[in-house]
Amino acid sequence: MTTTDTALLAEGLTKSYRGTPAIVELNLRVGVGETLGLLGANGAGKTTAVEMIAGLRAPDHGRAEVFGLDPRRDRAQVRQILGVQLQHAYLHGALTVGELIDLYRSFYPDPRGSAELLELVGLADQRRIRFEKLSGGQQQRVSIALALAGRPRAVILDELTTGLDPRARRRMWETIEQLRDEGVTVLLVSHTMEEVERLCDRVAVLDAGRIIATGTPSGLVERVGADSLDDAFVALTGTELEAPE
Ligand SMILES: Nc1ncnc2c1ncn2[C@@H]1O[C@H](COP(=O)(O)OP(=O)(O)OP(=O)(O)O)[C@@H](O)[C@H]1O
Repeated sequence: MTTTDTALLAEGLTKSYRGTPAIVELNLRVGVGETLGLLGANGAGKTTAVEMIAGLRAPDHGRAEVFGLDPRRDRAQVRQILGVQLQHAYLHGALTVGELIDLYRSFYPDPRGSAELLELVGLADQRRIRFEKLSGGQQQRVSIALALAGRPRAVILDELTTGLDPRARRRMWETIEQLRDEGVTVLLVSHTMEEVERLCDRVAVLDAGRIIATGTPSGLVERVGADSLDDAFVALTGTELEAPE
């Protein structure tokens, strides 16, 4: 049952690609204001899961909710309250960073300011550069700024800091901490234990399309008698996470 303190909900979400299951009976709840980390090895199904919760991919079975709304049926309303940054953003390469940001700001009644968004992702100096001329990490930072343009109540961030240099990564963590302080709900797909331990209230571990454990980062470590979240992940899944680029 949905309650008013639930921001994002997955109930029995199931998806196969050409008969091969990618996500099986996914049940997940992210509370309002909570930051939840979704951890899993390559191919575990993280992107498929968050795309279904965001309404960008139709499940075979099950349902998703975003603040009580159906992300596919109530798409227009959900767009106003949910920001999504996906691993592979397809953006118009000929537009400059500033133009892209202003285009996205125009979709919302009360957007964040352009200067604030550029500052949040550390791209103030790149405002006049065309998107296609940016480095991969800078392009990723643009997609994060776009996800935040409409002051969303919740954000889904898929591998927020993969490919970012250490300074950009730290800055991004500070941005997430600022969002948390503002009460924004965050669903964070991550490969980085340090990131999850620093930012997340709770973690869900996905393995071969199924959630195999949920809990606080320290609770998971304790439960499996591990020394670190890294070790807990290996103990739970039998797989090591790849180090971020
Ligand atoms: N569009 C698609 N068509 C066919 N198979 C797909 C498609 N998208 C994903 N898959 C398969 O579904 C499984 C889960 O993929 P998904 O991208 O959701 O995993 P992930 O945990 O996000 O992986 P990664 O960490 O590598 O990004 C994988 O086996 C993948 O090959």
